[in-house]
Amino acid sequence: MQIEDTTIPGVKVLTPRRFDDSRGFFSETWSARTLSDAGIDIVFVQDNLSVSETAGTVRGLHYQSPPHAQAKLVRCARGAIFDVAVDVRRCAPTYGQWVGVDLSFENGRQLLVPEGCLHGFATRLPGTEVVYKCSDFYAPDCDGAVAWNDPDLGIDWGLASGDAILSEKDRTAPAFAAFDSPFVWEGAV
Ligand SMILES: Cc1cn([C@H]2C[C@H](O)[C@@H](COP(=O)(O)OP(=O)(O)O[C@H]3O[C@@H](C)C(=O)[C@@H](O)[C@H]3O)O2)c(=O)[nH]c1=O
Repeated sequence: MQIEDTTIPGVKVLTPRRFDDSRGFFSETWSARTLSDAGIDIVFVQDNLSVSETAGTVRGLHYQSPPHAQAKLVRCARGAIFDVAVDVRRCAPTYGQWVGVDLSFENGRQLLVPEGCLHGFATRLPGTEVVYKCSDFYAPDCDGAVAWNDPDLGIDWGLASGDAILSEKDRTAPAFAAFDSPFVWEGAV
Protein backbone atom coordinates (compact mmCIF):
# COMPACT_ATOMS: atom_id res chain seq x y z
CA MET A 1 0.00 0.00 0.00
CA GLN A 2 1.46 3.32 -1.07
CA ILE A 3 0.28 6.20 1.11
CA GLU A 4 0.92 9.78 0.03
CA ASP A 5 0.14 13.08 1.70
CA THR A 6 -1.57 15.89 -0.16
CA THR A 7 -1.47 19.64 0.40
CA ILE A 8 -4.28 19.32 2.99
CA PRO A 9 -3.28 17.74 6.32
CA GLY A 10 -5.01 14.40 6.79
CA VAL A 11 -6.14 14.09 3.18
CA LYS A 12 -4.16 11.19 1.76
CA VAL A 13 -3.96 9.17 -1.44
CA LEU A 14 -3.77 5.42 -0.87
CA THR A 15 -2.77 3.06 -3.65
CA PRO A 16 -3.13 -0.61 -2.76
CA ARG A 17 -0.81 -3.13 -4.37
CA ARG A 18 -2.22 -5.22 -7.18
CA PHE A 19 -1.07 -8.79 -7.76
CA ASP A 20 -1.51 -9.49 -11.46
CA ASP A 21 -1.67 -12.97 -12.92
CA SER A 22 -3.23 -14.74 -15.87
CA ARG A 23 -6.70 -14.50 -14.30
CA GLY A 24 -6.62 -10.77 -13.62
CA PHE A 25 -5.44 -9.27 -10.36
CA PHE A 26 -5.91 -9.43 -6.60
CA SER A 27 -5.81 -6.43 -4.26
CA GLU A 28 -6.42 -5.76 -0.58
CA THR A 29 -8.59 -2.67 -0.84
CA TRP A 30 -8.65 -2.01 2.91
CA SER A 31 -6.79 -3.42 5.88
CA ALA A 32 -7.14 -1.99 9.38
CA ARG A 33 -3.66 -3.30 10.18
CA THR A 34 -2.00 -1.73 7.16
CA LEU A 35 -3.57 1.64 7.88
CA SER A 36 -2.80 1.41 11.59
CA ASP A 37 0.85 0.65 10.78
CA ALA A 38 0.79 3.91 8.78
CA GLY A 39 -0.66 5.82 11.75
CA ILE A 40 -4.22 5.89 10.39
CA ASP A 41 -6.45 4.60 13.18
CA ILE A 42 -9.94 5.30 11.90
CA VAL A 43 -12.78 2.95 12.80
CA PHE A 44 -15.09 2.57 9.82
CA VAL A 45 -18.67 1.50 10.54
CA GLN A 46 -20.55 1.85 7.25
CA ASP A 47 -19.81 1.04 3.60
CA ASN A 48 -21.61 2.92 0.83
CA LEU A 49 -22.02 2.30 -2.88
CA SER A 50 -23.23 4.92 -5.32
CA VAL A 51 -23.81 4.33 -8.99
CA SER A 52 -24.04 7.25 -11.40
CA GLU A 53 -25.38 6.48 -14.84
CA THR A 54 -23.95 9.47 -16.65
CA ALA A 55 -20.50 11.03 -16.95
CA GLY A 56 -20.58 14.56 -15.60
CA THR A 57 -22.66 13.69 -12.54
CA VAL A 58 -21.55 15.67 -9.49
CA ARG A 59 -22.35 14.58 -5.92
CA GLY A 60 -21.29 17.09 -3.28
CA LEU A 61 -20.04 18.99 -1.55
CA HIS A 62 -21.26 17.08 1.51
CA TYR A 63 -20.54 16.74 5.22
CA GLN A 64 -22.08 15.47 8.43
CA SER A 65 -21.81 17.77 11.45
CA PRO A 66 -20.49 16.64 14.85
CA PRO A 67 -21.33 14.53 16.76
CA HIS A 68 -21.76 12.47 13.59
CA ALA A 69 -18.83 13.75 11.54
CA GLN A 70 -17.47 11.24 9.08
CA ALA A 71 -14.05 10.38 7.75
CA LYS A 72 -14.35 8.61 4.41
CA LEU A 73 -12.16 6.28 2.39
CA VAL A 74 -13.26 6.54 -1.21
CA ARG A 75 -12.51 4.38 -4.24
CA CYS A 76 -13.87 3.76 -7.66
CA ALA A 77 -14.96 0.17 -8.28
CA ARG A 78 -15.99 0.85 -11.89
CA GLY A 79 -15.41 3.85 -14.11
CA ALA A 80 -13.65 7.01 -12.98
CA ILE A 81 -14.18 10.09 -10.85
CA PHE A 82 -12.49 13.34 -9.92
CA ASP A 83 -12.69 13.18 -6.14
CA VAL A 84 -12.50 16.38 -4.09
CA ALA A 85 -11.92 17.24 -0.43
CA VAL A 86 -12.26 20.80 0.90
CA ASP A 87 -10.76 21.73 4.26
CA VAL A 88 -13.40 23.48 6.40
CA ARG A 89 -11.73 23.12 9.80
CA ARG A 90 -11.76 26.59 11.33
CA CYS A 91 -8.23 27.95 11.84
CA ALA A 92 -6.68 25.15 9.79
CA PRO A 93 -3.67 26.32 7.74
CA THR A 94 -5.45 25.12 4.61
CA TYR A 95 -8.99 26.28 5.50
CA GLY A 96 -11.01 26.80 2.32
CA GLN A 97 -8.49 24.98 0.13
CA TRP A 98 -9.35 21.96 -1.99
CA VAL A 99 -7.59 18.87 -3.27
CA GLY A 100 -8.78 16.86 -6.27
CA VAL A 101 -7.56 13.40 -7.29
CA ASP A 102 -8.46 11.14 -10.19
CA LEU A 103 -9.74 7.84 -8.84
CA SER A 104 -10.57 5.06 -11.25
CA PHE A 105 -10.97 1.33 -11.49
CA GLU A 106 -7.85 1.43 -13.65
CA ASN A 107 -5.57 3.21 -11.17
CA GLY A 108 -7.06 1.67 -7.99
CA ARG A 109 -6.34 4.84 -6.01
CA GLN A 110 -8.30 5.78 -2.91
CA LEU A 111 -8.80 9.15 -1.23
CA LEU A 112 -8.86 9.42 2.55
CA VAL A 113 -11.06 12.35 3.54
CA PRO A 114 -10.79 13.20 7.26
CA GLU A 115 -13.50 14.69 9.44
CA GLY A 116 -13.74 18.40 8.82
CA CYS A 117 -13.52 18.23 5.06
CA LEU A 118 -16.33 18.61 2.57
CA HIS A 119 -16.42 15.77 0.07
CA GLY A 120 -17.68 15.50 -3.48
CA PHE A 121 -16.91 13.96 -6.83
CA ALA A 122 -17.58 14.31 -10.53
CA THR A 123 -17.96 11.17 -12.61
CA ARG A 124 -15.80 10.89 -15.71
CA LEU A 125 -17.38 7.78 -17.25
CA PRO A 126 -20.93 6.41 -17.50
CA GLY A 127 -21.95 3.69 -15.05
CA THR A 128 -19.38 4.76 -12.48
CA GLU A 129 -19.52 2.94 -9.14
CA VAL A 130 -18.07 4.63 -6.07
CA VAL A 131 -17.50 2.64 -2.91
CA TYR A 132 -16.59 4.33 0.34
CA LYS A 133 -16.15 3.53 3.96
CA CYS A 134 -17.49 5.94 6.61
CA SER A 135 -16.43 6.40 10.23
CA ASP A 136 -19.96 7.18 11.46
CA PHE A 137 -23.44 6.10 10.51
CA TYR A 138 -25.70 8.14 8.27
CA ALA A 139 -27.34 10.86 10.37
CA PRO A 140 -29.79 12.80 8.19
CA ASP A 141 -30.25 15.52 10.83
CA CYS A 142 -26.51 16.28 10.61
CA ASP A 143 -26.32 16.05 6.82
CA GLY A 144 -25.28 19.22 4.99
CA ALA A 145 -24.08 20.52 1.65
CA VAL A 146 -22.18 23.46 0.17
CA ALA A 147 -22.46 24.54 -3.46
CA TRP A 148 -20.16 22.42 -5.60
CA ASN A 149 -19.47 25.30 -8.00
CA ASP A 150 -18.97 28.03 -5.42
CA PRO A 151 -16.72 30.71 -6.93
CA ASP A 152 -14.93 31.34 -3.61
CA LEU A 153 -13.81 27.70 -3.58
CA GLY A 154 -12.98 27.76 -7.29
CA ILE A 155 -12.84 24.00 -7.77
CA ASP A 156 -11.83 23.03 -11.28
CA TRP A 157 -13.99 19.95 -11.80
CA GLY A 158 -12.78 19.48 -15.37
CA LEU A 159 -16.30 19.24 -16.72
CA ALA A 160 -16.38 19.52 -20.49
CA SER A 161 -19.56 21.55 -20.73
CA GLY A 162 -19.44 23.29 -17.37
CA ASP A 163 -22.81 21.68 -16.65
CA ALA A 164 -23.37 18.90 -14.14
CA ILE A 165 -26.08 16.37 -13.36
CA LEU A 166 -27.12 17.12 -9.79
CA SER A 167 -29.57 16.15 -7.08
CA GLU A 168 -32.07 18.77 -5.96
CA LYS A 169 -30.15 19.05 -2.67
CA ASP A 170 -26.92 19.83 -4.49
CA ARG A 171 -28.55 22.20 -6.98
CA THR A 172 -29.83 24.35 -4.12
CA ALA A 173 -26.89 24.02 -1.71
CA PRO A 174 -25.80 27.24 0.05
CA ALA A 175 -22.76 29.26 -0.89
CA PHE A 176 -19.49 28.73 0.95
CA ALA A 177 -19.72 32.29 2.35
CA ALA A 178 -22.99 31.33 4.06
CA PHE A 179 -21.57 28.09 5.48
CA ASP A 180 -21.08 28.26 9.25
CA SER A 181 -18.55 25.47 9.60
CA PRO A 182 -19.09 23.29 12.68
CA PHE A 183 -15.53 21.93 12.40
CA VAL A 184 -12.45 23.17 14.25
CA TRP A 185 -8.80 22.45 13.43
CA GLU A 186 -7.30 20.24 16.12
CA GLY A 187 -3.83 19.90 14.67
CA ALA A 188 -2.36 17.59 12.07
CA VAL A 189 -3.77 14.08 11.97
C1 LIG B 1 -25.52 9.21 2.32
C2 LIG B 1 -26.72 8.31 2.64
C3 LIG B 1 -27.92 8.48 1.98
N1 LIG B 1 -28.96 7.69 2.26
C4 LIG B 1 -30.22 7.92 1.54
C5 LIG B 1 -30.82 9.30 1.69
C6 LIG B 1 -31.44 9.59 0.35
O1 LIG B 1 -32.79 9.14 0.33
C7 LIG B 1 -30.64 8.75 -0.62
C8 LIG B 1 -29.68 9.56 -1.46
O2 LIG B 1 -28.89 10.35 -0.58
P1 LIG B 1 -27.98 11.52 -1.13
O3 LIG B 1 -28.70 12.26 -2.18
O4 LIG B 1 -27.50 12.30 0.06
O5 LIG B 1 -26.77 10.73 -1.77
P2 LIG B 1 -25.38 11.31 -2.34
O6 LIG B 1 -25.64 12.62 -3.00
O7 LIG B 1 -24.71 10.25 -3.10
O8 LIG B 1 -24.60 11.63 -0.98
C9 LIG B 1 -23.29 11.20 -0.76
O9 LIG B 1 -22.42 12.04 -1.50
C10 LIG B 1 -21.03 11.80 -1.31
C11 LIG B 1 -20.26 12.84 -2.08
C12 LIG B 1 -20.64 11.69 0.10
O10 LIG B 1 -19.56 12.11 0.53
C13 LIG B 1 -21.56 10.91 0.98
O11 LIG B 1 -21.22 11.07 2.34
C14 LIG B 1 -22.99 11.28 0.73
O12 LIG B 1 -23.23 12.60 1.21
O13 LIG B 1 -29.96 7.78 0.15
C15 LIG B 1 -28.89 6.71 3.22
O14 LIG B 1 -29.87 5.98 3.48
N2 LIG B 1 -27.70 6.50 3.86
C16 LIG B 1 -26.61 7.27 3.61
O15 LIG B 1 -25.52 7.04 4.21
